[in-house]
Amino acid sequence: MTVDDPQTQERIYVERVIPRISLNDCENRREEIKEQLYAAAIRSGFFTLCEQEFPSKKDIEEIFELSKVFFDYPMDLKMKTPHQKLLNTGYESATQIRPSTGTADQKESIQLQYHRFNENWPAEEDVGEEWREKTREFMLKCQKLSCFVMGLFAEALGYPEDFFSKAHDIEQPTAQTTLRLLHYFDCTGKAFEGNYWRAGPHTDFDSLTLLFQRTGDHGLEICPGRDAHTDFGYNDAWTAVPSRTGDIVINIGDMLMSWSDDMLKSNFHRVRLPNVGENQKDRYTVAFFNQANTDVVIQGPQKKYPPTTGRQFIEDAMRRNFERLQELQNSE
Ligand SMILES: O=C(O)CCC(=O)C(=O)O
Ligand SMILES: [Fe+2]
Repeated sequence: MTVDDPQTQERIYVERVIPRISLNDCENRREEIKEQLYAAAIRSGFFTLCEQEFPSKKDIEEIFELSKVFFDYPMDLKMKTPHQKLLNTGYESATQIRPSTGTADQKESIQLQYHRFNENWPAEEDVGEEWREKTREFMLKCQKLSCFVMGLFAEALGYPEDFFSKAHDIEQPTAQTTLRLLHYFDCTGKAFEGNYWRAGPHTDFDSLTLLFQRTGDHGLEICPGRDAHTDFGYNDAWTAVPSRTGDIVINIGDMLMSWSDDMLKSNFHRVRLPNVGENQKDRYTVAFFNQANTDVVIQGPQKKYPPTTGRQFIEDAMRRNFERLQELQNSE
């Protein structure tokens, strides 16, 4: 496996165009937007949306405020909603180890699922009703936008418009979609020794990720060039993704890559640690991971891969990750 290790390798960067697609007047411009989305998805799998009606720039600014409120709480309060691997929800701090690095991401995060509002969300007595309601409302807006985008992908692949949105129903008990608030720690003045990252190189397991960044919170980098969703190798020339509050970075995940017979590309991305002299302050991002419901059958129109289910797909992806990590640890 290629590891872009700063200790052993030079980091290689190339300029790539990351399409910025306007959603202004989106209902009347469906066909034009569909073409732009599809072209971006089959080439690099990464693009930016702007001028969308929902979630609005104001909604996005608000979710960043809510995120900061949560991460500012003491650790014992945050740990009242601990990360639960099987549910894929809850809070963790510096525990996510990527098979590409073998080190923990320098961040804390909380994952929330719409239908687990009364199960694994921060409690009202701890964070207040407004925090809970507003984060939940934000999920609905992300869901609405995701359905619009996935509807266009469905049509482009020859499916009915509601094909993917029906398969990603966040209100069902079988839902797997999550909203993840992320906080990368302030590392002012720190020079890291070793292969540390804010987020090590990885692909997302899901169908479609919506990523919200704040202007100036740089560090996200992408590396397209993957042929099959099962492929762990990647070429090593990376490209920085600009950060702009209000824009939405979209990337295709492994699930949609498989579901499209590898037509739509899920690609490697990472968040690098800033060096001394750069902006080393906290970085906040928010990600909405669309994952098919557990009972949905996943198979592309050309049947390139055997049918699987939403549950099985995620379990297989997690198992492959775990095996890679063990391989890496055994080889050390
Ligand atoms: O925070 C970012 O910029 C990227 C986060 C990410 O890739 C992830 O959580 O999967
Ligand atoms: Fe990611």
